[in-house]
Amino acid sequence: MRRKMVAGNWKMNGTASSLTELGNLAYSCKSAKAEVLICPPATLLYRAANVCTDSKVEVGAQDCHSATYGAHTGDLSAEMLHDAGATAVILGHSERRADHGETDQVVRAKAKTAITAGLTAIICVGETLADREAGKTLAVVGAQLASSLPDDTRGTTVVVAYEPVWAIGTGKVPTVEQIAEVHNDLRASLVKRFGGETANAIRLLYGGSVKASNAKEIFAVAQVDGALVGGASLKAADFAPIVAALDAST
Ligand SMILES: O=C[C@H](O)COP(=O)(O)O
Repeated sequence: MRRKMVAGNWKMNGTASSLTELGNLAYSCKSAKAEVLICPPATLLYRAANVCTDSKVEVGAQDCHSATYGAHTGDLSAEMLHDAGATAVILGHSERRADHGETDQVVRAKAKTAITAGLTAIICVGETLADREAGKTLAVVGAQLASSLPDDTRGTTVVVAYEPVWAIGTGKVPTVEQIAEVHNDLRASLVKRFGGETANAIRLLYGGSVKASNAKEIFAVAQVDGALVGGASLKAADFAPIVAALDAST
């Protein structure tokens, strides 16, 4: 049985004052059954981890370098993030693929390093609107999955987040049938590649304009094990009901 998960991605938002929201969230989630993760900017990781000590909320990072150390000015290694208190890292988010030219091969290298450092790698895949309109959704997402996941993946070391690029921050959400189609295809691809035992332990999150008002119907989709949430993760009052909806779906 896969443990449900809801991860909040603060993206490039948040300063020290935002830690109050994190404290509020930790309080609101004190009885959460699902794994709850907040990924603040790296500047807040250490303090966020301290705020969440002895709570049900874990903290994660939004990216790491593929190397373990060295001359990479401005970058952070997976080991450093782990050292700061992170338990997971988001990799290959479409914003990083677009803003920083990250390829599937780069994402795969980062995932390997993250897993070695003891972090859960949350690997993002998703089609653009042009891909979807051209009928290429499953081909594009399948290719990203195949090339971004390392071969030595174990069920609990990676999480896959399906995030249609056109749904991120837009308020547009795929139909539950569209989400189901992609998640079923992702699960089938994982089973084919890794075998049932490993594949069925990998959690599949949906991301893209998830909010309290649509969480229940998204979480009712069979292969959806939780969500990767952007905008609605910034305020405890918005995020806690999503966690509650996920708990209610289990
Ligand atoms: O990482 C989170 C996703 O990009 C979703 O963002 P959003 O919930 O603001 O659409």
